[in-house]
Amino acid sequence: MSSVLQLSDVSVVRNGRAIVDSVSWSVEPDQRWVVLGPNGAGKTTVLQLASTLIYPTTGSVEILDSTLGKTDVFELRPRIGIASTAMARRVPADETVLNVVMTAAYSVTGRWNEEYEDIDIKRAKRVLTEWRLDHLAERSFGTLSDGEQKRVQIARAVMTDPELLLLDEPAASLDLGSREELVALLGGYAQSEDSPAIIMVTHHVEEIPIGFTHALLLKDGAVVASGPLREALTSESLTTTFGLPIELTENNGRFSARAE
Ligand SMILES: Nc1ncnc2c1ncn2[C@@H]1O[C@H](COP(=O)(O)OP(=O)(O)OP(=O)(O)O)[C@@H](O)[C@H]1O
Repeated sequence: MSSVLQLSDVSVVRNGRAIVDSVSWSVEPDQRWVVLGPNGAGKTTVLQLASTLIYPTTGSVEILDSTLGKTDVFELRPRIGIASTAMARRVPADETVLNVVMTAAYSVTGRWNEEYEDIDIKRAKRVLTEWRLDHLAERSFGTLSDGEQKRVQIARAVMTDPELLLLDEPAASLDLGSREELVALLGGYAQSEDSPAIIMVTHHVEEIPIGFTHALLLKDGAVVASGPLREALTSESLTTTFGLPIELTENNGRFSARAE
């Protein structure tokens, strides 16, 4: 297959301002990308393009060999997994964890009258085990901790075996233990041969799991650096991206950053 995602000279203009500014970027099936940048850099807007929620003002976006604007996005969307707080807000609080994950197979967020097949139930249970949620299968979503809810969002996103997985700040608001648990799970998933192309937006280099291969750094809607992780993610590129002197260090495959 060719690229999973290809942005060619893409701009998104709102109120006369390019919030994504002439971005060219491609994501291949075996790549796991982290997207970093300060508040307002355009990260969420890029994810919205990748999830077919918005269209570019100029330039072209190809997702899984289809060009946005020339394809039926409703056929494309089931092939893309999305984990975000926006998605979580649509889940009824009293829905069980098992149903939150299983209903992904039917692209709905609340269980109604769908007839579930044994194969869906089996897969949902397997996904729950993979994301350490099996003991919570019958708990209602609204009673879970933030860390547990984040794992449910990801479990739901991978339930349909997507070809592209989009993670919007999956570790935001987690305490240190929950963050580390999630980063470890994401690292295991990213390194597995069966995992799809992944794009993860984050604010913190500490949240980059082992197994991630590439980085895209954005500032004011434009690309500061893009490419293999250790080439694109450097003290210099972070300094330019965040506009203050930053020192990046790496320890056993994990990163940390601090102002110099
Ligand atoms: N519909 C819109 N109309 C006008 N401006 C918008 C619109 N959507 C986003 N913006 C602006 O575009 C810029 C980029 O927004 P975006 O949400 O993509 O940034 P971000 O990098 O995800 O930021 P954060 O890290 O704070 O989530 C911001 O300045 C935002 O206010």
